Amino acid sequence: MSLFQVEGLVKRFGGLVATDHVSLSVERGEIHALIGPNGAGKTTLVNQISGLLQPDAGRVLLDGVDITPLPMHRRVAHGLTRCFQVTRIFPAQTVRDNLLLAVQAHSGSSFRFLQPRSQASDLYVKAEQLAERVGLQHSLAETAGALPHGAQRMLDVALALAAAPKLLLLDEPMAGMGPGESQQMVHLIEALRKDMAVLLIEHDMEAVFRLADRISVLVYGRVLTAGTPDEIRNHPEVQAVYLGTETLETTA
Ligand SMILES: Nc1ncnc2c1ncn2[C@@H]1O[C@H](COP(=O)(O)OP(=O)(O)OP(=O)(O)O)[C@@H](O)[C@H]1O
Repeated sequence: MSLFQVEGLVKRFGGLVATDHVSLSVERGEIHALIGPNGAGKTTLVNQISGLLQPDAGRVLLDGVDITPLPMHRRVAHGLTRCFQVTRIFPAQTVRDNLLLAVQAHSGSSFRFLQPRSQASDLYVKAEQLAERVGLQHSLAETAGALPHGAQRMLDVALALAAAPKLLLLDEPMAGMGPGESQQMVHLIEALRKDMAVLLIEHDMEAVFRLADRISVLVYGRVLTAGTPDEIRNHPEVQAVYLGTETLETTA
């Protein structure tokens, strides 16, 4: 059984069918990319997967559990966490405090005045481990809002990792990044594979073709095709869709 399945999802906005009977699956340890030209319906689909939007028909299953009726926070508890295009960090807080808040939120404890010291130090250790995982171990005392854009996106990923997701939804993680920052994000996503599956929505084709095990191509709300990077690169219909809009040329 696949870790994650979308079955026959439909979403209409008036007369427009933004998601038209979409089905896809993500396996354990897989990096699955969702690509498609502007307006193809990627955001609408991801909003239904994360629980921001309710579909008109179809189901979303995680680990065999039908999570379609669940609100976003309950999906997080089931193991599905999303990083947004816009970061959700607390800009006035330090990196450490951002991470502590995230770790604490998922630990079931709270920062009470008389909290046992061992419990509090455990949260600090977890926060520091997360910082190290995304390369921010030397920025723990810095104000999050003062970090460069790329580092803020890394922090956002670390906040998502605090929930220990089974499936991480990354919504354009490279958006607004310079080449160096994109490289760091690619390395980070590659390293996540051993602990979780990733559903990646990204316009940076070089990153997509480098990272993805499989790619689903969305066009006019439908899955045109799904396959390995090589299959997608050589697919005549995919090439036709992208010709004149975005290019599928990659260094891979
Ligand atoms: N709330 C809404 N009400 C009406 N139409 C909508 C709404 N949200 C999206 N749409 C329409 O649904 C279609 C799919 O939009 P969506 O934003 O999901 O595409 P996308 O693939 O994410 O595009 P982009 O890559 O530009 O972000 C578009 O035609 C869009 O205009």
